[in-house]
Parts: sequence; C-alpha cells; structure tokens
Amino acid sequence: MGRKQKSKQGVPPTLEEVRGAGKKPEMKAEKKRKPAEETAALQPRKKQISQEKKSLFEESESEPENDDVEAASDEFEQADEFSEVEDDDDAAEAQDEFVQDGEDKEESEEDSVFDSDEESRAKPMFSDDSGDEDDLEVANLEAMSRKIDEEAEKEEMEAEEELHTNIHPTAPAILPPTVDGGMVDGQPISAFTQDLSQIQLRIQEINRVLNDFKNLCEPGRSRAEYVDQLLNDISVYYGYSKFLAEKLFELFPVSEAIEFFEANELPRPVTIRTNTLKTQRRELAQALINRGVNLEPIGKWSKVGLQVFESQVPIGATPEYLAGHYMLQAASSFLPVMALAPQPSERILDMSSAPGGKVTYVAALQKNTGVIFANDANKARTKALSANIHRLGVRNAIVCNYDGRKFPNDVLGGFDRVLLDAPCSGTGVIYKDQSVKTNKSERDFDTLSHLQRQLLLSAIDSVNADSKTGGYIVYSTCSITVDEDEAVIQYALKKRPNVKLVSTGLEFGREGFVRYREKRFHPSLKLTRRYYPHVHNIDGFFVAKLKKMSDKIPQTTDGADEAEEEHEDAEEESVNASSENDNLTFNDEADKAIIEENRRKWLKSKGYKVSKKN
Ligand SMILES: C[S@@+](CC[C@H](N)C(=O)[O-])C[C@H]1O[C@@H](n2cnc3c(N)ncnc32)[C@H](O)[C@@H]1O
Repeated sequence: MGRKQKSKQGVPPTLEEVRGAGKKPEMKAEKKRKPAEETAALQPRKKQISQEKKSLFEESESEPENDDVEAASDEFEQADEFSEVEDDDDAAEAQDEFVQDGEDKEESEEDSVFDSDEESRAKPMFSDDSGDEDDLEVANLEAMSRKIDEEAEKEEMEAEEELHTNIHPTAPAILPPTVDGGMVDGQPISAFTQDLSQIQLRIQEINRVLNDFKNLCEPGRSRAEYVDQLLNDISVYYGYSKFLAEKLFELFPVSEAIEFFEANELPRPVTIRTNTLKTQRRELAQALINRGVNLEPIGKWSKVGLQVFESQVPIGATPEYLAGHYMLQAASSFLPVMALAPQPSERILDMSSAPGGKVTYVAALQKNTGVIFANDANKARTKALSANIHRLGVRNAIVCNYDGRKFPNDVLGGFDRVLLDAPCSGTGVIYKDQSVKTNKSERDFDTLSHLQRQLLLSAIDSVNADSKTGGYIVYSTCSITVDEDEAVIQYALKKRPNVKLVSTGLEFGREGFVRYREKRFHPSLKLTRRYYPHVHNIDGFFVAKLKKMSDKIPQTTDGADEAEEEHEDAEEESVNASSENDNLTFNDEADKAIIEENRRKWLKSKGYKVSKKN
C-alpha cells in the first residue's frame, strides 16, 4: 500500500503544490528558512497546467531492462541485481537505443508545467553558444507563465484558508492511546489505521510537534514515541519497508525527511544533453523548438543541458535524436563527468559505463581525442552502450566487457583518469523505480557496499599517479545512503593512503557527511557532494573526486585478504576516522561501547544468535 506515484512527466511542481492546498504549513514555513545553497539546480514549475499533452516519450514506453550480469562469482551476481536501477538515463536507453529513450515512459501523458524562474525564462543562458541568444522563442513560455502565476496565487490563498481550518493551535492527542505500551499484537495501534488522508494529516501534525516539542507535545509522551509513530506512518503512507523508511529518514532533520519522501513521488525534469561532437546547444534548441518542443537551458551550471517542458513530438525519436545531436540524460548524470573534467588526448577508463550517458559526454569533452575504455560487466548492456557510442559519433572509445575488479591486474592500468559510476541501490531515483521502496534489505546494502569498495580500489589502482594532466578518480552513485557513499570513500582512503579527496569543482550540492550517527569520517569527506531531489530538483546523487599522489601503496595491512577484513574496517572507520585525521579526539570508553554495539548488530544481521546487552 502507500501513496501512488503521480503519472506525470516533466518538471515536478513545487513541494507546496505536492502537499496540496497548504496542508503542511510547518514545512512551508521551514522552506522559507532554507539557505540560498538549497535553491534548486533545476527550478521547479509553479503549476502544472491541465492541458492534455501528446506523449512526450510515447515511443519510449518499454520497461527498463533487467538483464542479469554475466557474473564471475556468486557474490558478483548478487551485487549485480542492483545494476538495473543504476543511472537516470540508462535503463530506458538500454531498451532500444535507436528509437527509444526517455526515462519515465509510464509518465508520458502529463500536464504541461512552467518554470517559476522569471529571469532565466526571459533570458535563456546559452553560455556555450555564440550569436544572438534572444533568437530563441520564449514568448510562449511567458504567456503560460503568467497563467500559472495566477493559478498558483489562487491556490496559495486556498491553502492558507485550509491551513486555518485543519491545524489546531496546540497538538492534542495525535498519538494513539497507550494501551499495553501503545501496542496491539506487537504493532503500534496506528498501524491499524489505513485511512491515508488521516495518516497524512498525522504526519503533518507530528512534524509540527517535533519542531516545537517543548510547547506542543502531549504531556507524558516522549520524543521517541512521536518519531516511532512518524516512521510507521511514513512507511505506510509512502509505501516503504520500515527498514528503508528509517534508513532514509535518518539522513535528514524531520521536516526535511518528509520533503524528501514527498519528492520521491514526483518525476524529475526531463533533460537532454547536447552532443557537442555534432552540434551546438543553441542550434539544437532552435531545431527542437521548430518541431514544437518547449525547452530552455537547464541552468548556468551546464553549458550543454536543456530542460524539456513539453513537446509535440516524441523526444526520443526526433531526427535530431536519431542523428545523435543529443542524449536524453538526467541532469544529475552530468555531474560526475563535469567533476572528472577529462582533457583532450587523455587515456580514460569508464569502469561501469553502460548504456553510455556519461562516457559519451566524456568523449565530447575530449573532442574525440585520446582514448576511452568504455567498460561494463554486463554484456547485454554493452549493446546499448555501443549503439549510443555510434549514434553520438564517438570515435575514441573502446567498448569492453570485464568485471571492473579485474582492472588493472588482468586487463589494463595506467589511465590518466577513471570514472566509477558504481552499481548502487538506487535510493536517489526512487520515483523512477518504486520497487526500491520495498525490495532492499540490510544484506543488500552490505553486499553493494562491498562491491563498491572493491571496484573503487580497482579504479584507484588503475590510475597513473604520474599522469601529466590527470591522476584523478571520480566515484559516483545514484544512491544517497552513507553505506554506499561516504563509507566507501572512507574505506578507500584507509586502504589506499596514496589518494586524497579533492574538490569536485561542482558549484552546487551539499557537502558529504563527516559525521553520521556513530560514524566519524575523515574531515576531507566534506569535499564530496550530495544531491537531493527535494533540494536540487535532480536525482539523488553522490559525487567524490580523488587524486592519486603516488603509484606506491603504503602497506597498511599484514597482507590478509581485504574482503575478509572489510567488516572490521567498517567498524574501525566508524570510530577511528583515519590515522591521518589528527583533528579528532575520541573517548575510548564510548568508542568501546559503540564498537561492541555495532558488532552485536552485525552478528545479528548475519543470523548469529547474540546474547543480550549487559
Ligand atoms: C550506474 S550504472 C552505469 C551507468 C553509466 N555510467 C551511464 O552513465 O550510462 C552501473 C553499471 O555498473 C555495471 N556493473 C555492475 N557490476 C559491475 C562490475 N563488477 N564491474 C563493472 N561494471 C559493473 C552494471 O552493469 C551497470 O551498467
């Protein structure tokens, strides 16, 4: 059960709209307090216009591909089931690389929507183009924008009215009565309430109470009771397993967590990347506008991206698409490549590259010079990869099909740069694959994190530290869990003291965690970048950039097998951060307790019987 995802495509409405007629006043108020950093990378539309639109992607209606990776080992096979979630653009492209594209096919019949950013709409920024920028036809956008502004204003007034009728000045009995500790048959009483609108209201009420607990809590109730009820409600209302709801909830302050869950119910903007090997953005924009596509640049941060608002033609089958003038690609997908900053003539490895959204961008930035090894462990997916490489006119790529862990020893090394866009759980793209809400267990995250760590070590070892122009590794995932992001980097920093984190060079994004619950990471983890759908209006994403300082790996272990040590390393990393981290001090007693508790949890998760805590 849970709230159904809206079947719409295009730019999602603002969260205020999502919340519906102002039913969430606290969240609204909080939004206003957000710092400038939090402004969306892609501006959300103010209002979805209820004009029926012919399918933007009607030729891209197939489901994402679910090919199994040809695996060398059981573990690899298991890890690979996650590769289906992968990246924004890939699944659809894997389906039919020539005709189809489009990420959210089931959402193709959607209402048109408009951007609230008056400035960017009035004067599109085609920063890579020469010539007269005003040539683009934006009048249609302006007219529609005026209309949505009026409607948005009206809705806001209605929202205010509803707010006053729905919300009590203080919070009376929101939680269910305490009968037998508030539980019936081991479940919170509230679990028996299946009325989604009631649950939604309670989510808002609990949010409000938790934001002003001292004044609004019911006497005798603890914060933990409210949080527990909230988690239960979130899991029912949005349809998550309790396990995942909790895992994601813990990443944010309460109000923001709710915004995150809301954002996962809506699609992200449809974006395309200009293939500069074949055309320029301005020319492409003009050609598509002439075909009835309503678009504009995605923002100043990209010189090649266009956001598509609506289209009279299937955007995955225009002559320009077929001629390889653009790639249908989520905006978040641009970021790892921008961080990699490939240079002409370099030798580059894209370790897990299918279906090629990023590798073709790398080739474009290299202007088809140098050489790129476009690898992927999934042979079936390399077909789509090759097809995209051909369609986009990439001539400097060699497609290969190895387990990334075979680099460099059994395949090749000495690269100037390596991109590892790792297989992941896809918690950043839940709107696109709702099954993630329920099909991931703790063991899945352990398995993935293990594979990601191994791949990252291989990626590091494949780089030539003495490269004149490079020596860089970029690690990215479309997942926002700490296990798959900071913890993986922390592990690599420990195992490969010959690398260090450097700035991604990306101009927006939140800093990576340095502390997360009981974990302490190296302070340089703040150089990594996190992206969230509710903040940046792009897929949830993580990007880290490492510089290899030396080809020699200082010995940190006694040669024992790394895989076997992994759990201990993970334990250690949670409290030790790193020996290089001189700024942090630790309380030995507290650390001991944490280590012991983590060990108990881990043993339990592996199915061992664990004795009760002392
Ligand atoms: C996030 S997707 C990559 C998307 C791609 N970078 C793009 O931009 O189109 C992750 C990829 O990792 C591949 N993969 C999974 N396990 C792998 C392994 N052990 N070695 C190399 N690739 C692997 C999957 O087949 C999948 O294509």
